[in-house]
Amino acid sequence: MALALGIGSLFNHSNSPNVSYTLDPQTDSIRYKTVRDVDVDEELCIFYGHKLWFKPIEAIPSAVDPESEDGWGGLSTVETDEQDEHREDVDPDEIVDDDSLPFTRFKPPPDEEDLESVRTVPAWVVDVPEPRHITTLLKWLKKAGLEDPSLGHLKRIRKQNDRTTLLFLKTTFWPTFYAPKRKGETEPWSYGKVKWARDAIQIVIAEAMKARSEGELPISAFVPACYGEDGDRKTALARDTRTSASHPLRHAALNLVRRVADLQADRDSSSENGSNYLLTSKTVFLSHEPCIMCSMALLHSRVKEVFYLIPMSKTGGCGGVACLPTLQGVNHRFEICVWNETVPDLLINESLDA
Ligand SMILES: C[S@@+](CC[C@H](N)C(=O)[O-])C[C@H]1O[C@@H](n2cnc3c(N)ncnc32)[C@H](O)[C@@H]1O
Repeated sequence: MALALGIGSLFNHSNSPNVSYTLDPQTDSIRYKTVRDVDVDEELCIFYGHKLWFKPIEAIPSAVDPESEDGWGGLSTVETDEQDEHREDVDPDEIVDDDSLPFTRFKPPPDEEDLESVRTVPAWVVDVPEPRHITTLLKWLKKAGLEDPSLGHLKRIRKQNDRTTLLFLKTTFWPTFYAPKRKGETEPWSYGKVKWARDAIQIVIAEAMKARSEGELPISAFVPACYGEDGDRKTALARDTRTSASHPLRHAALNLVRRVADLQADRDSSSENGSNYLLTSKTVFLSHEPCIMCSMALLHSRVKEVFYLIPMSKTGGCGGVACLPTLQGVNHRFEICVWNETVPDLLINESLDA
């Protein structure tokens, strides 16, 4: 832990900072260094993190000078170890408030009949005068067959003053409530999972930049292995190839769907082709909001979530001009997440959204 004194406390916050800092335990100091050229009169700002306690004013112009372009459109100035999910003291399983996520989530509401019906169950609260007897009581509950494993998450032990009580099924007397998971309800995000998503976004940005430098449109799409699963074999990366293929349908998302199909066929040639939907339980990350055609392809592939960086207000099928998973009659409702942080200027090309 370090507290910046003196001039160090004058740095304001910016989402696209021109100064980064590191702790130097050997000299007990904080080292600040500029991460790009700074203009005369340009304010020096650092990145405070995602959880701000004030309403930020964007303090500095963040234009990326193409001459000094670092291949990341300036994104590399946000040092990863300054983000919450990279802090050492952060538990990767800790749930992040939706408000603190670096993206905005949108889950289309499920059809009414999809909602699980709420059921009520009898419940008991028992006073346990000696806390050491809790374990005995829990064992007894199990033995007596009074424990319903499907309601295990409602078991609570509460200590208040000198009293210990044990709740072994839901009751209205306790500060707890039964919230059955409903189909279509959003899942909580942990710091570890946010880091996983950020890593995927960085891959998408790098691929789009690479595509641009090789004469393609700067658009890319990526499927990582699901969070918590490892294995490079489960990932697929694609870019837009309309230019090189002289083909109007070679959009990044379609190329990705094709790529996943090829990988799947290679991986398990013995399995029945088409027995699985291609993107079931997968998250697709894209540099740009997919167009209507691509959104429909992702929907048909049964994608779980779609993340994108750059909204396409005139052509997008995930919130721009239409929102396919909300259309009446579609039988798959994937979640849409729009990444809120700095987008490299070089990926923004208005002609793409025409
Ligand atoms: C470490 S001080 C920064 C220096 C401060 N502006 C000053 O003049 O003393 C942190 C405070 O500055 C303000 N601040 C820093 N960055 C800001 C930003 N981007 N927008 C609005 N206020 C900011 C907030 O009030 C915050 O609590």
